[in-house]
Amino acid sequence: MPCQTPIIVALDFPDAASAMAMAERLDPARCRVKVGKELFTAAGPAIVESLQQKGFDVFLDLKFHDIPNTAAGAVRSAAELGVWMVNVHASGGRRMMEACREVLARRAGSQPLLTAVTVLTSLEQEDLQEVGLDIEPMVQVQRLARLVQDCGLDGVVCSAREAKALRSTLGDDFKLVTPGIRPADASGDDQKRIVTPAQALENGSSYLVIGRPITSADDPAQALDTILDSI
Ligand SMILES: O=c1ccn([C@@H]2O[C@H](COP(=O)(O)O)[C@@H](O)[C@H]2O)c(=O)[nH]1
Repeated sequence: MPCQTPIIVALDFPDAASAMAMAERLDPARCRVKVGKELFTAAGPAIVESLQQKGFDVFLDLKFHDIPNTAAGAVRSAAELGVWMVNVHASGGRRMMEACREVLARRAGSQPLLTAVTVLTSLEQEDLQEVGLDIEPMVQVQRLARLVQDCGLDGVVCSAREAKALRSTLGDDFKLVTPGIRPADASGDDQKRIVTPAQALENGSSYLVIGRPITSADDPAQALDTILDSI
């Protein structure tokens, strides 16, 4: 059965066995899953195939950021794995994003959603300043999201704090993928621009990326259910 909810569970684990043990406790009709840099570096494409065989839609969150030819090749390889979504960094610029979009358009068969990271949810204004960006996260996210849409991508990764403004300017079809989601009583961990699940959806998020609040819970399926009840 296709996934019926907007939740994407981040499987940030050091090996395939731990990730698959977590996947066993989740239901592909109730969440999608995300494979990021830690798990993919340890377990490779085989982990994507194993999760897909269990019925999960996989978001391959490798945040490609390279010269256009290299990034486009990486996106093509991701598409060949049959992933549901793949992403790049918007700061890779127009030519990189257009090359990634074009490589997917030229491919026969089903295409993954292609999204771009704007400003990581672990960053706040002082962090941007330190890397030479004298700008509020909200303003930088809006600037990059307009560029991403102009390059023909399907959506952005941003904080749900920015979702309301983006939804009103970029329209209903543009995907807003929002990590940094925390239930009201949860630790923020290393996240800075956090939002509760219910508020994120009210702001216009399309998908909520949630890792530790689910995967570190004693009962991950129950933690997911509690979040689903709250939205
Ligand atoms: O801006 C971003 C982009 C990606 N992420 C990823 O989402 C999850 C969040 O996990 P939590 O445990 O819920 O904090 C993680 O895999 C990040 O790599 C992000 O947090 N922010």
